Amino acid sequence: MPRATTKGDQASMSELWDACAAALKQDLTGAEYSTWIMPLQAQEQDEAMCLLAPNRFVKDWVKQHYEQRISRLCAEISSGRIQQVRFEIGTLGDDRAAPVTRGTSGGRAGGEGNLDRRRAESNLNKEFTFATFVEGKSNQIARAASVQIGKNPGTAYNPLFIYGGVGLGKTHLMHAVGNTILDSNPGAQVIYVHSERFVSDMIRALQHNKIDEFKARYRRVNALLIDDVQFFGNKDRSQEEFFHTFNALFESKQQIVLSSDRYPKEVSGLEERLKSRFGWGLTVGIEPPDFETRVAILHSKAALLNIELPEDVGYFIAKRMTSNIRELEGALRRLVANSQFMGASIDLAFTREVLRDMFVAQDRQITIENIQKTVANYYKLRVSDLTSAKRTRNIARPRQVAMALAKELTKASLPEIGNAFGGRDHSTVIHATRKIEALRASDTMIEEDYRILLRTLTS
Ligand SMILES: Nc1ncnc2c1ncn2[C@@H]1O[C@H](COP(=O)(O)OP(=O)(O)OP(=O)(O)O)[C@@H](O)[C@H]1O
Repeated sequence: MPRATTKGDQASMSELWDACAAALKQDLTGAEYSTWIMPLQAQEQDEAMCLLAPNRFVKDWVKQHYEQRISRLCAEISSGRIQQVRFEIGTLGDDRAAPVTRGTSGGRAGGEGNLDRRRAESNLNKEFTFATFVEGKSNQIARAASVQIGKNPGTAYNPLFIYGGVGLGKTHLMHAVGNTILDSNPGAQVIYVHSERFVSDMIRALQHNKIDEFKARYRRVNALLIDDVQFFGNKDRSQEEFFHTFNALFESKQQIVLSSDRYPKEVSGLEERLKSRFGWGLTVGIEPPDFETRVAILHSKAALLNIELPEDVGYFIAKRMTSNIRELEGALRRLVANSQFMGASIDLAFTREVLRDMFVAQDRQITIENIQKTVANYYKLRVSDLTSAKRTRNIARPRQVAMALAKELTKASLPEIGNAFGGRDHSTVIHATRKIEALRASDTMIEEDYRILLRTLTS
């Protein structure tokens, strides 16, 4: 039996863990740290440190990727007192901070209110930080360049031009740059503005004879972040104004960050002199994220919402939403809102139901026939075995698994499923799904088989 944990143990264990986490932070990217390390809580267990993860996905990932490093750090920092680290799923049952905290970039005592005000004046969204930005191959260079700019505005690359398709994180990165600049220098003048807003502000200033104020406002900044510059296309007066602002800031070594949905030279209706200036610094592209990055983004967003996202649900959504992170996030928000509204827990069946219309095309591809083939292949059987009258265990069990999958993954009715399995009765299908549900809870082999099959069929 684990020894009861006293308050003193708990405090020192939390302190030890805080120190380990701080050391890990030095070695990890902000996204890795906030996704995998921040959600963990520590408690003492039989003279070992037990790290509690909010879900299995986080637990398995941390164990696989960081166990050795964490164990070594713990032993070092505790001067050998803690030799062993264990991993479990759970949260501390007391009134400590919630297990998953938001990855804000500011957070220093005292200055937080001021910083928040400065961020608002700069039009910066404080949620868009490097800590909440998940790194993957598709955005690695853009992220690295942005981190450099945040640390050394005006001197690293000027301008930084980020281009890429819709909803891939360009705006997020720009805000992260702005937030980082304000974090290290809350007095810095930073403006984030969408180029449409820049145009409409300029028109208003012209109408009200306030163009000098407008010019002064943009030309005294330390960092100007202008989003979606393709909107400047064919707006000659705005381009003219922006050209002078650009020159003024560039010459005085103030940072400019620009984004667009395409490469600078391909932005149509843009003057050549602007196009060439846009390429003076560094131009970086963002690609659609790969599968692993999409899964990590989903888990990171879920953690920010304080939600435990089951592994199979993360895979399921990430397999289907491939090109736009805003849509990926939209699917997650919809799922969470529905689960809260209906008081339902988030599992694969619920996810399929709630996001059904988003995935109609995909849903159609999962047929009973397809399930039978996949299951037969997995268990090294023939499809005809599954539909036969044979009742030996090595055939009956895979048949039940296939029926349960058909129930979960298709819209087919119970009689339809029974019929597809050699004309069986609907009560046989009910029995099969109940049996598999019970076995999944008690038999890890069946649970693993089922998960693998689910993943194969939904990928
Ligand atoms: N790597 C990432 N990690 C975490 N969240 C991300 C990442 N990339 C994008 N997002 C999220 O996806 C959403 C859309 O991103 P963003 O608004 O930055 O896209 P964009 O490229 O500027 O799109 P648009 O071209 O429409 O302006 C945001 O909520 C953002 O936080």
